Amino acid sequence: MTQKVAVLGTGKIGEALLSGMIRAGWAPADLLVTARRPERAQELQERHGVTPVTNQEAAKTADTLILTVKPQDMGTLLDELAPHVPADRLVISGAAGIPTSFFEERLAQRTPVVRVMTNTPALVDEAMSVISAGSHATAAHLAHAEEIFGAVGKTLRVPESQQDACTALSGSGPAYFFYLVEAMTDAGILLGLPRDKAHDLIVQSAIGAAVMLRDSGEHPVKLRENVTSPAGTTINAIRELENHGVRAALIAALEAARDRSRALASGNS
Ligand SMILES: NC(=O)C1=CN([C@@H]2O[C@H](COP(=O)(O)OP(=O)(O)OC[C@H]3O[C@@H](n4cnc5c(N)ncnc54)[C@H](O)[C@@H]3O)[C@@H](O)[C@H]2O)C=CC1
Ligand SMILES: O=C(O)[C@@H]1CCC=N1
Repeated sequence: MTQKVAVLGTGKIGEALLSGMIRAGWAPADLLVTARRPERAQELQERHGVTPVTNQEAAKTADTLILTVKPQDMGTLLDELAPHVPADRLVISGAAGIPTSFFEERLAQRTPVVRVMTNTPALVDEAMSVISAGSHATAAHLAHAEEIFGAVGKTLRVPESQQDACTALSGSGPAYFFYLVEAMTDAGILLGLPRDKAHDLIVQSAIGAAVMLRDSGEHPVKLRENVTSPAGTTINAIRELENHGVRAALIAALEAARDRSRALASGNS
């Protein structure tokens, strides 16, 4: 029997996942979507050939429900879904902060729940998705979640206690790199380069550095030292980064993101 998967609250992350699943070979006919606005539902149908349904229809028909609404909207969505989700359905949450216990308390007893934190590189099949089991999720449920999120990149299983930290690192992670590229492009302009050229130089350097980090097997310190010539240019830049506390700023920034993820669990809007 065909397994139907429904994405509920198909915004940026929901659509990124959906499009990746289709690229990876899922049949659009087996994919259901829900959206708050009818125009959005129609847009998703036109773009991907998937079937728009109501949240209640998704709850009744799909074998796997992937909830990709904002954390602040999860309570309302669950109020709507809970009476209609049979306890043998797999519920996957893609929301930051919300623990699996939040779902387990609101859904039928023993409903399997899996928590996943992915990231926007799902759009280019380079996501990092971090996966944790709730109390009733089995190895088969985790494997199914890995199959779905594996369609858009890498997956990693972690204990749920590490999810907030992972959200700070990889969930929000792409934003830090975009921010760095933005700032370094500004530096290029200060140094007299046109914006488009500065952008290209920085983006290609970022891609090159990322591939080396992934493929060389070298520690990042070694890779950086290889660029940092004695009495050369790079060490002057590194000294300024240290003077401005960039390392400490990054550590504090990720700690703040982790704390925000934790706060979302207690319903802070
Ligand atoms: N944007 C990102 O980089 C990442 C986001 N996430 C998580 O993914 C989730 C979604 O984030 P985005 O896609 O960025 O947000 P988004 O705002 O683009 O998408 C959420 C969608 O849910 C819809 N929605 C809300 N309540 C609904 C309901 N009751 N029924 C049907 N649709 C409903 C909204 O209309 C919206 O289209 C969040 O929980 C976030 O924590 C996770 C990883 C990365
Ligand atoms: O900023 C956020 O809350 C979401 C979760 C991780 C990335 N974006």
